[in-house]
Order: sequence, then structure tokens, then C-alpha cells
Amino acid sequence: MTASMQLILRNYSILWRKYAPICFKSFHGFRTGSQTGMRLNVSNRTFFISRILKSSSKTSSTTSQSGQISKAIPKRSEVRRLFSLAESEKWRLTGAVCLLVVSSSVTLAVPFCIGKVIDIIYTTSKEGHEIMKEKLTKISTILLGVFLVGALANFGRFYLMQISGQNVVMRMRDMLFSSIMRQEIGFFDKNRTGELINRLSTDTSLVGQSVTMNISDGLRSVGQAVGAVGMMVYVSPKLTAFALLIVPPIAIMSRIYGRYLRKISKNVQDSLAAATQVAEERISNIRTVRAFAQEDMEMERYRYRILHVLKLSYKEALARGIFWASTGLSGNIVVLSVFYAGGMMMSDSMISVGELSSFLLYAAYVGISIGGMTTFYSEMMKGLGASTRIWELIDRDPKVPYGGGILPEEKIKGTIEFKDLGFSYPSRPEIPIFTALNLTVPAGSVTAVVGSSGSGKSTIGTLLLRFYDPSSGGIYLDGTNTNKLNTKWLRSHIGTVSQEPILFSCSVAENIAYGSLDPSSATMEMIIEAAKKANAYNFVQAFPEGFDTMVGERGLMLSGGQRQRIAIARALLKNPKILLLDEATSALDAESEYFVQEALERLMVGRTVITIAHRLSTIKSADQIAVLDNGRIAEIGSYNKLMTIEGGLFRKLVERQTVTA
Ligand SMILES: Nc1ncnc2c1ncn2[C@@H]1O[C@H](COP(=O)(O)OP(=O)(O)OP(=O)(O)O)[C@@H](O)[C@H]1O
Repeated sequence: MTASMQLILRNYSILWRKYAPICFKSFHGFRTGSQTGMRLNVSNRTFFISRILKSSSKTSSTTSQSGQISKAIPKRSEVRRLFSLAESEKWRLTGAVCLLVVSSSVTLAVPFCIGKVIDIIYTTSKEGHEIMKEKLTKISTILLGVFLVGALANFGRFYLMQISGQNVVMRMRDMLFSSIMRQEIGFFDKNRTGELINRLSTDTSLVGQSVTMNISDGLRSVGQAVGAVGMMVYVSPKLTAFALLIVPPIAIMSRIYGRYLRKISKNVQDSLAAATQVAEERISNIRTVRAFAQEDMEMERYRYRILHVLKLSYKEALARGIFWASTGLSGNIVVLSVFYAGGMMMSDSMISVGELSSFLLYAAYVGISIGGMTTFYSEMMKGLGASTRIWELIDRDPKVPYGGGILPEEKIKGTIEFKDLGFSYPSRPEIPIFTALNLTVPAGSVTAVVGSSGSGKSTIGTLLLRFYDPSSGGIYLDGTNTNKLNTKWLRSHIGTVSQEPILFSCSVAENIAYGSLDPSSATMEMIIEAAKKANAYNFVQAFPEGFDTMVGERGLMLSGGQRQRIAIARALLKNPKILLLDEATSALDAESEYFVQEALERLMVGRTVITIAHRLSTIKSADQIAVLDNGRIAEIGSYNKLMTIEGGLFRKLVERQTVTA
């Protein structure tokens, strides 16, 4: 009796030590990566936990039609839609569920078989060692076979579920990215890049996980809990009744304390998120921090934040310590109680050693499965919240249509007319940028737009590109309102070179080829020719890797003048009929400026040009100068004409040297 009880106790305590933290943790929402199937590292978890807290309240942030993040509760139709995602995976999933039944049956058979083995050892040892060895070898061989089948089934289930999950994730990412790419620019003014990236990465993974692995784990937990309780009743109804009496009160207490612990954890995560935000912004803007010599101040600011995190973490450590100690203790009390009651029954010959062993293992299974069920619920809620956010984005119709509209058959001439144009940015509708702007830019001519800072010079370009739609009036290209034209066609005929051209973090050649409608069709000869015309060829050739040189994030590994010339080459390759130029002010040195200017002049030949001009020479050579003031064109004409207007705006701008020689 003593030896057998020791054996049971040892087996059970190993199992308990391994799984008790999981089932108790699950009661109050903590989970381990392996249990939930999440494969996230610690830094991801920071963000992730705050997301769990958000979604577990069943409220999710979503993107409304106005473009701004809104709050929404998942509806029944969304649940259906979530599951519809797995529709195309139904055969793989069916296969996985069949394998799940096999592997769960094997798992459920394990305690029963172990009980039988113990009973064989215990009873046949009295009949002689040889008989015992023979029986033990036989049953162990059978068990090994069963375990191998279980392992194979588990492998198959896992593999099929993962494959289905990844297929779902891939499809969602594809749909989502396509939808994001189609949205109008105003949408991006309101939604932060980080938010959208999270939709693409974390939310899609959550959804994929929910409709595959999570469902599989949930089914397994439910099946195993029911099966294990059934087996407990089968082994000993009396002991089952006793165990069911003592477990619920402990579980309820653990849940209440778990809530308190979750609150503390949330505070730690929130304060950590605030500290991380500070660090992120400073690191990404290190040049500004360095230029203002604010490193010490920034270190102090970050230190203050992490000290706050530390203070909260102390509190959390205390609460967690109490939690771990008490769950360990209460778990052991449960084991001891069942063990005590079972031992008493064993001494009265009401239960065998093997049966008691099986019983205790089934009890542990129930605990683990209940843990799995709570995890299933919270994971499902997270998946639902994530899918709601994703559907909102996928379903959103861009305010400025993508594609559609007229594709003119006639060759574009390039006459642009702004007629009674009224506009305010969607994010600031109360501030009008233009009230009644009228301007005609004849085909093939150069119009210099001047005006004080913030008068709306750059906005003219963004409206012509139809990044935004005007609130009144219209913009006409060769007599057709641009809001009737196919937007892709329209943009394909407009080239831009801005003061701060943005390059992608790829090679020089790829950046130039980006100007072509189909970059993959741009040949090296075309790229080199554009680079030569843009005065970029010599400096690119001087790089050890020539046109294969990587330009770094946003082209930061190139100088301002070099970036500009690559952008000019890109525009040359595009060969647009209309050109929007934002002249560099003081960013370039004299030599660079000469090369850029010369390249720009080459680029302007034969095109309709609207240039935001700062240099007097550009302004003087323009066919007409339009002076912006108070949301309209205040003065228009040649340089000589505008300079003759006594007290005129343009004259004042020149006198104030807003434009440089
Ligand atoms: N995306 C935007 N959302 C809201 N307001 C904007 C946006 N872009 C620009 N603005 C505002 O619109 C006004 C006109 O901006 P714009 O960039 O066209 O001026 P600008 O004349 O080109 O100025 P600068 O010469 O300083 O570059 C400014 O008051 C600016 O703050």
C-alpha cells in the first residue's frame, strides 16, 4: 500500500506541477504561448496583452466610413463571416477534426491504460516475476503502438490546421492590403501607419488562428473535459462527487483574484506602452534630437517613464507572488484531499491502486481542459474583434474612386483649368484652403505658383493628382472634369518632383524604374538614359555598386541633391505630359543646385509645368506667375507685369526676399 501510494503520488505530482499553473492561470485569463498556440516573443506580448484586454471586453476599434477609428461590437453576422473565411479550407479542416478525434481518444485512453499497467505490476508481482514481465511487455507494446497512432494523428491535425490557418491569413492580408492601397489620401491623414500595419500583421494572424488552431484546441478541450469526467465517473462515481465538491470553490476564488491581477498587469502594460512610444519616437527622430543636443533630456524623459513602469511592476510582482504561492497551495490541497479520500477508499478495498492512479490523471485532464476552454473563449473573442476591424477596412469604399471613369481616347494635350475651386482638408473641414480659385495653365506652358507659407501652393498639386476631391468647383484637363477621368490614367500623366523626394529602400535602378507604369519592363538602357538626362549618371557610376547601390530607408543614404536627381530621373522615365515641381529652397549647395536645375530644365521641355517656385530665375522664366492669397489667385501675369503693380502682393514678396535671387 505504501509503495503503491508513493507511485501514484509521484506520477500525479509530476503531472500536477506541469499543468496546474496552466489551468489556474487560464481561470483568470493568463496563458502560456504553448497552450494558446501563440508564437509571440516577449516584446510582441506587450502590445498583444493590451490588445487582449481591449478585445476581451468585446469592444473593438474599427474604421468607420468617415475613415476614423470607431468602436464596434462583433455582431452575429460577423461571427458567420469569420467562419466563412475557413470555407475554402473545409476539407483540410474536416481531416484535421477526424485526426483530432483519434488523438484525443488516445490521450483519454492513457490514464486508463496506465492504471491497468499499475494494477498488473501490483497484482501479478505476487504471481511471480516472469508472468509479470510477460504481461507488462505485452501491454507496453500495445500501448506503444497506440501512442504512435496518437502521435501521427496529432502531427496530421497540427499540420493541416496550421496550413489552413496560413492560407486564411494570406488571403486576408492580400484583400486587406489591396483595400488599403485603394483608399483615398484623406483616409491616411486620419489613420496612423502603425495602426494599419497592426491590422495587416497581428489582426490577420489572430483571425487565421481563431478559425483554425483555436477551434481545434477548443474542440479538443471540450471533448477531453467531457471524456475525462465520464471516465472519472466510470472509475469511481463516489470519488468524482467528492472532487467536484472541492474544485469549484477554489476555482472561483482563483478567478476573483485573477481579475485583480489582470488589472495590475494592464496598468503595467499601459505604462510600458507609453514608455515605448517615447523611445520609438526619439529613436526614429534621432537626427532632430542630436541636432538640438537634447540627448540628456530625452534620456531623463525615458528614465522617468520606465521608473513608473518599475514601480507598478513591484506591485505586480507582489500580487503575482501571492497568486503563484496560493495556486500552488490550493492545487496541492486539492491533490491531497482527493488523494486522502482515494487512499481511504483504497484501504477499504473500494478502489484499486491502478484505478486511483487513473482517476487522479483524469482529474488533472479535466483541469487542463477547463483551462483550454477558457482560453478558447478569450481567443475566439480576440479573433472576432480582429476580424471586425479587418472587414471594416476591406469593405470600405474609397471616397476618391480607384480606377473607373473615362479613359480618353484622344492624346492628352495638357491644358489645366481650375474653375471656382473650393477646398478644405477632410481632417480640418472648418479651415478653407481655397474659396474660389480660378487659374488656367495652357498646354506646354510653365506656371510659377508663389505665395506665403501655408497659402496652399502644394495643395494645388495634390488636388490635380486627385488625392482629394474639391468641395466646390472643379479641375479640368483638356476640358474634362478630372473627377470624371480614370484616376490611374490621370496620375500616369502627371510627374512630380518635390523638395524632399521620397525614395524606397531599394536600389538606385529600382527607384528610377518606379517611374515606369510597369517597372519590371524598364530596361537598364532606359534607366541609364534617364539618369544621364537627370545629371545622376556620374555620381551613381562612382558608387562601388553603381545602379545596384541600396539607397537606405527613405533614400537617407544619399545626399539631398542626389535624391532630387534620382527623383528627376524617375520622372523622366515616366515621361508625363504634366509636371508638378516643388523647387528646393536652400537644401542644396551651389554645385548640386546647378546640376539639379539643369536636369529640371531638361525635364520641363515640352510639358505643362506647375512649379512652386522660390528662385527668382525660375519665376522670371515662367510663362505666367500666379500669386496665391486668401484661398484664391490674387495676381496673375508675367514677372514684368506683376512688378509694375504698385503695392502688389508679388512685388512685396520679391521685396521681402521671400523669393531668392
Ligand atoms: N494633409 C493635410 N491635412 C490638413 N491640413 C493640411 C494638410 N496638408 C496641408 N494642410 C494645411 O493646408 C494649408 C496649405 O498647405 P500647403 O502645404 O498647400 O501650403 P504651402 O503654400 O505649400 O506652404 P509651404 O510654402 O510652407 O510649403 C496649410 O495651412 C497646412 O497646414
